[in-house]
Amino acid sequence: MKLVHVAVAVIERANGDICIAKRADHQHQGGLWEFPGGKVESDETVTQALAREIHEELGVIVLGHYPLISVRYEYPDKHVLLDVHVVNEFEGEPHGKEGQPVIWCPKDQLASYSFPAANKGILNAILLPPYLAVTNELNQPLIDGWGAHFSPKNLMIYLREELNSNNQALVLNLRAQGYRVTVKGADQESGYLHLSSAELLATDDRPDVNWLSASCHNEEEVLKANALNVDFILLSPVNSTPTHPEVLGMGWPRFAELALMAHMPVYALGGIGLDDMGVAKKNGAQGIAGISAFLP
Ligand SMILES: Nc1nc2c([nH]c(=O)n2[C@@H]2O[C@H](COP(=O)(O)OP(=O)(O)OP(=O)(O)O)[C@@H](O)[C@H]2O)c(=O)[nH]1
Ligand SMILES: [Mg+2]
Repeated sequence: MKLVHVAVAVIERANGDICIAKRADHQHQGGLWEFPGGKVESDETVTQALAREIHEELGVIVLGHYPLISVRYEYPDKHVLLDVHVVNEFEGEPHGKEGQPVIWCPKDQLASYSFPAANKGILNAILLPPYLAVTNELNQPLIDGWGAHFSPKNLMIYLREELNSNNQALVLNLRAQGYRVTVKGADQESGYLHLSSAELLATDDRPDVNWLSASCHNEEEVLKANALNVDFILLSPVNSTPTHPEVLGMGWPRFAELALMAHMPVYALGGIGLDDMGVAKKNGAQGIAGISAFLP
């Protein structure tokens, strides 16, 4: 099937609200809400298509934008490549020039609207932070170090240890401050669950949690994460690491291929540091995950 290339705009106003519109019933995925946008014509760049579509559909002039995520998705009747950009500078107030309902929606309420299936990854990319710290244990100096460098909006934490009497108070305190914290194993109350790549491959149905993440290393695992509707993945190793020098990294070009295959946000992990954020994003990453990179 031919791949339809689409420029999609996540228009964000100063208070953080996002502009969404309702697709007409006769359109593909009709009756569902969408982020405004449309097909990239053969003589256009994505930037040009984005500006044209947003002006045609909403009467808004795009002044500034940056890439958020690219999602390749196969509907039974149509294959799409959604090139999604955050439009953070614009002129004019969006209004439905084609008669479509258009509203501003607070980020934390987006999930209550019905979107096409391909949009789940876009929603997650809007909500998730750029940094993910992976750690084998929690202690106060470590937490203080994070607090000095990252706000709860910018950092998520994965603790590779089950909840126990030593870490519970620290985990709850981090969550109370607004950090998203996933711990190893079942932790129903928080709504977060992380699957190792072995657990991912051995799981047939999506566990009933709000946020499901998984570790992936290759195409088979990325496709399995797609099939399970995993919310975000950690893809590793990008480079070889001092702890596993015998394991070759996949390198950024392969990382980019796998990230494009993934329906969801992808964190780059392995042999990279915090200053690799730019190159990671250029290769399709949501951001950087790290173990030693986040140690004080
Ligand atoms: N604009 C937009 N399209 C989306 C989203 N999610 C998603 O799966 N799509 C799919 O992307 C494809 C192209 O989008 P579109 O129908 O807006 O294209 P267009 O503005 O050029 O419309 P037209 O074909 O009516 O002229 C459609 O098949 C649509 O279902 C989304 O959030 N926004
Ligand atoms: Mg459109």
